[in-house]
Amino acid sequence: MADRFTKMHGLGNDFVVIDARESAVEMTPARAHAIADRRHGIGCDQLILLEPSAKADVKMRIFNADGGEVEACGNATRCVATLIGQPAVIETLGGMLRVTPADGGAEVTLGEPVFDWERIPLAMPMDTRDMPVAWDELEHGAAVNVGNPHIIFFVPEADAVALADLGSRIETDPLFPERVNVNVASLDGENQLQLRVWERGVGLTQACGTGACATAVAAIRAGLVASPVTVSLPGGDLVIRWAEGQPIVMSGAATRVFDGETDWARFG
Ligand SMILES: N[C@@H](CCC[C@H](N)C(=O)O)C(=O)O
Repeated sequence: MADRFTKMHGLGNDFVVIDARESAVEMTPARAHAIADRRHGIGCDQLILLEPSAKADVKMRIFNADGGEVEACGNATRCVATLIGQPAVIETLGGMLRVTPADGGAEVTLGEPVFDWERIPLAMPMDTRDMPVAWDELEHGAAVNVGNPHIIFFVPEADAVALADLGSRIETDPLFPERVNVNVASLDGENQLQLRVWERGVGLTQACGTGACATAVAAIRAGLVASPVTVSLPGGDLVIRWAEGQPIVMSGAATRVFDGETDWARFG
């Protein structure tokens, strides 16, 4: 019998979604990496595996293109919300997410952001609002965990940053024992941010939902913007709402591209 999958994207951040709720699919880091390969596999930034959950409507497992299993993916959560088609709770390694499908996309309520250095996690104590760090022109980052770890740099022009080089250096810096997603953002009008993201385990992507959430939170904490914040990524816009002590709410588009069939055994 053919194995089925759905190709989806959220603002160009693309996914192979496998619905394994009825019939289990064995996923290993090596297999996820092979499926994500853009030349020899199907190709995606993240592989998403839906499984039954004892605590929520569905469990969503997330594998980066390098095969590593991670805690959170904002854009994929909106995609899964549209597949479910009704308000639901999704279990992830990063926590329980409440989703509501909306016109052409979905609204996702993530947990409250975490700022403690141990829970980012960082390798040493540090003020996560204004970190005394520097990698070339990227200085004074802010760190936020929104289910997964992010560092954010506010720069005059996000487009001018050599993010392919700096992102890979920062992602693997020993300061981040679990590696990190790297965000560079600039102010782009009132309550508007331009954002580019180097994703842990992937590289440069068209959009990162959790990156937009972490960046909006860091910008609100720094007094640069007020909620709601529009975050413009290369693939499109997200709207993020957050207030101190509250969960983060993200709204944006989600697109089903095509349904496909294959044989998972081809991928190891
Ligand atoms: N594309 C995602 C984030 C996916 C996981 C991330 N690369 C990590 O390793 O934490 C999003 O939309 O949030």
